[in-house]
Amino acid sequence: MAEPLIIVNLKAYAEGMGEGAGIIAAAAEEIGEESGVTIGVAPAYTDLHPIAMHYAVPVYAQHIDGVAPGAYTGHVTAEQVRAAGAFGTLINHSERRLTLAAIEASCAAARKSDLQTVICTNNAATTAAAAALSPDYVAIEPPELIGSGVSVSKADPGIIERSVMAAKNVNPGVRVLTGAGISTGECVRIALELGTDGVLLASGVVKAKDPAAVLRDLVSLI
Ligand SMILES: O=C(CO)COP(=O)(O)O
Repeated sequence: MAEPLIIVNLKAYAEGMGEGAGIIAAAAEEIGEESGVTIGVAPAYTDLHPIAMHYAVPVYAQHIDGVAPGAYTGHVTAEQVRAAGAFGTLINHSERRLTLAAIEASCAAARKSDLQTVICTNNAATTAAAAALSPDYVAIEPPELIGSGVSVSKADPGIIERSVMAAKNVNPGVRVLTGAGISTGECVRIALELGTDGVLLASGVVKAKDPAAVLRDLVSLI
């Protein structure tokens, strides 16, 4: 198995912007170094550059549009986030859904700019479709558990197993993350035991009083 990856999605949470993004990135850097686990962060666009400049963590955009540089007002291109210091990008997050054609275009644009690609999916069937696009990762997140505090590892381990199988059947080179309600080391351990390569989470870290303590717990059973 590849080294496990943890990505903390800061979404548009007030606690995860500006100074808050810095606090979480600093914790990700510290716990990442301490544990040897790669911990990335996906801040708002407005925080990409400062976070990438100041912290030794992989930084992900939360979305990119699959368009080349040009007359696209209000769009965000792979080139822009790469120039801002992003290492990778989420694509098709449940809160930023795209059509299949747009997912493919974003994925191709990301690849052209050397961005690591993480396509988010909502079930095993969409995981199979996403895997066919050969991203670096697919991330299965059942929408009903996102932000619920109820962990996918415990509430719906079957969807993780089915998604791992679906991804491997379609494209064995694609790694699989899972997310939704992940908040403890036990959730992470179960996710890894079910065949994933890591987790994607948000509220468990972003809304915590002590994000470093949560991250330390998350890596504690790996
Ligand atoms: O959407 C998610 C990560 O991208 C999951 O969110 P929560 O960890 O808050 O459930």
